[in-house]
Amino acid sequence: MRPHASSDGSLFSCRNITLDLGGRSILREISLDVAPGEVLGIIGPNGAGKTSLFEVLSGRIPPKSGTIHFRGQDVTHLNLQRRARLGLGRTFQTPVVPEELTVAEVLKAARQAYKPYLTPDDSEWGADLVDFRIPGNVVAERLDTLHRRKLLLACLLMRRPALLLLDEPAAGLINSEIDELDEIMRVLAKELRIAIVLIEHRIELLETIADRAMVMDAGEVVSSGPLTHVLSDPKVHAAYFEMDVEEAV
Ligand SMILES: Nc1ncnc2c1ncn2[C@@H]1O[C@H](COP(=O)(O)OP(=O)(O)OP(=O)(O)O)[C@@H](O)[C@H]1O
Repeated sequence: MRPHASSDGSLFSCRNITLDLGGRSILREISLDVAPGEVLGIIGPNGAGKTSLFEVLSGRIPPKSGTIHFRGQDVTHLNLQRRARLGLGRTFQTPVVPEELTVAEVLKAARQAYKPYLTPDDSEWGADLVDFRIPGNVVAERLDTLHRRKLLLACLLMRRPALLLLDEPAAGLINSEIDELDEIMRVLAKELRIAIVLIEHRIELLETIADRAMVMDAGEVVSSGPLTHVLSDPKVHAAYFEMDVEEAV
């Protein structure tokens, strides 16, 4: 599936997204854009609303107000499955795999998630992209965190997504594994032109791959732009670094 951008160059955008949960305002007037091949990093303290934003952008939770456009189409009222079919993929903070299935069964289930079914070549293509080399007869519960993440990415990639929403993909990985993941994301964005929106606390990872960053705090966008601009913004220091500097670096 080839990404196609709207006339303003963006592949995916949201405007003025608000969300209330449990009677509380969780997101307020969030807007963002991402172009094909672009990596947008989202940072912010715990509880800022980053994962809630992904819930809305992926179609798991409808916003209270605001609009979402993907590939030139208003998808605000499309559910998760419809957005997935259009080429939106999402990963979660915890890489949950079907523990009792073998690797081959997981890949087959992903191929057959909806019609038309994909071929084994498609799933091999996805697995190759993330360098997933575990034999098909291995039971998924035996996979470590890196390989769980790779397997789930392979399942998304076989559908040739145009946009990936990645929620802390480096969580639970050691440095050498993070470097490997970083390289995978670089290939996905810069060679395959997949747009990536990435929730990530590790500034050094964002420095290597993010084209732009957006900082959230208490449900709002505090700052956005090139990472260097964002990191030197006094509002960002007030909201984030002075509280969480140990976690952030
Ligand atoms: N289903 C829900 N009902 C009520 N409040 C919720 C619900 N889900 C999340 N929240 C609240 O929304 C706020 C934002 O949470 P969210 O998980 O989106 O933040 P986050 O920035 O992703 O945090 P973290 O970095 O810890 O993952 C928090 O105050 C959280 O308690």
